[in-house]
Amino acid sequence: MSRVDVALGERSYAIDIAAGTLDRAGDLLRPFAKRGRFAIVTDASVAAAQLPRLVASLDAAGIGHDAIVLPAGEATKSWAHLETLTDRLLELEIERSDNIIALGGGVIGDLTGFAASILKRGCGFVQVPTTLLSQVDSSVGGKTAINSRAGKNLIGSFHQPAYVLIDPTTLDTLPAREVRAGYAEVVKYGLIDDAGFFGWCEANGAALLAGDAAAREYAIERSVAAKAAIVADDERETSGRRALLNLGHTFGHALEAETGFSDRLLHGEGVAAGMALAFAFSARQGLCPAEDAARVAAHLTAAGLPASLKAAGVDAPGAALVAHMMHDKKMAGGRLPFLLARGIGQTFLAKDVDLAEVAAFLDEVR
Ligand SMILES: O=C(O)C(=O)C[C@@H](O)[C@H](O)[C@H](O)COP(=O)(O)O
Ligand SMILES: [Zn+2]
Repeated sequence: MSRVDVALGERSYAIDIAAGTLDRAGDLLRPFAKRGRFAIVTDASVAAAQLPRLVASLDAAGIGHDAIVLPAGEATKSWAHLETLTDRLLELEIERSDNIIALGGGVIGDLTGFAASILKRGCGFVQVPTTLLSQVDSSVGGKTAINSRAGKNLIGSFHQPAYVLIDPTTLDTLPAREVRAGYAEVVKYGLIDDAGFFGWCEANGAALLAGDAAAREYAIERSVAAKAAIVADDERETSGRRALLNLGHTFGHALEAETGFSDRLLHGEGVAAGMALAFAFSARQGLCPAEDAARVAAHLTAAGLPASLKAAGVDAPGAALVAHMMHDKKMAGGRLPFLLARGIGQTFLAKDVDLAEVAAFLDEVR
């Protein structure tokens, strides 16, 4: 088993990664079952595919459990489902010292983490991510949220989990489209500051997507280690370092908003198209070699991910997409900083981007 630590002083926690850990969850999670019982939050798809493994392991360890099963899909990150979830957790008489288990993908992790952060003014939670996206990204770092009419993740908090348990075998039952969407966030780490890892993705991405266990474990470990270092350095996205993890997200969230946060465009698909657009815009501004932008788009396309507005199924005018971007949490003093690139592995936060130019670019590239 490999372990990555997120060093955050008294909020520090460990991330354990190994095939089969879900079947050993009873032992691994025992220190977090303060009163010998867990509330497990999951969705209907994960309840069918993975919950029985967790339940069997908790039973074998003599740890009690109650499961709360929510609908699968991005629409669950809503006020309505937050209310259902918090009501149910209160019925279960969750105490502040308890750790709620989030068993599922980014939607379940973000929603459960947010519920934990406000329940009784803050109780604990542990992440047991079951999708590639949640294993390499959303289970680590403590960003919790629901969506609002105005946009993605606009209501939320920073609330770190007490522990993250990653079992890559949960990907065996994940639809291929979901694995591809998670892979976009893997590629992101290479594009941010690790050109060598992007090269690894070009060489090994196909094997990872085909289910190669060694490739996916390596990608998970490397991604999580990269994210842990950034989060330890800038937990609340104040210095600008953590904002690098938002590469592709300003464009991506606008595409997700345009497609109604629906299955038409998964978060990772929006991020893939967003990263391709960020590189294409950087090239157009003369910041980044055009060959690098082309290489990014080619790899994402080869991985079966959208790398353009058209491939993402979005035909809204540039101005409409920029209007969505105005809700971005990076907005400061009425200006929107953008994650742009000087090349592969050289992402930076640009503070002086002209939104009219972004809109014109979007109308031109499509
Ligand atoms: O952890 C972070 O920081 C990230 O930005 C990771 C993103 O991949 C993730 O989608 C995050 O939830 C987006 O954050 P937001 O602040 O843009 O809502
Ligand atoms: Zn993301």
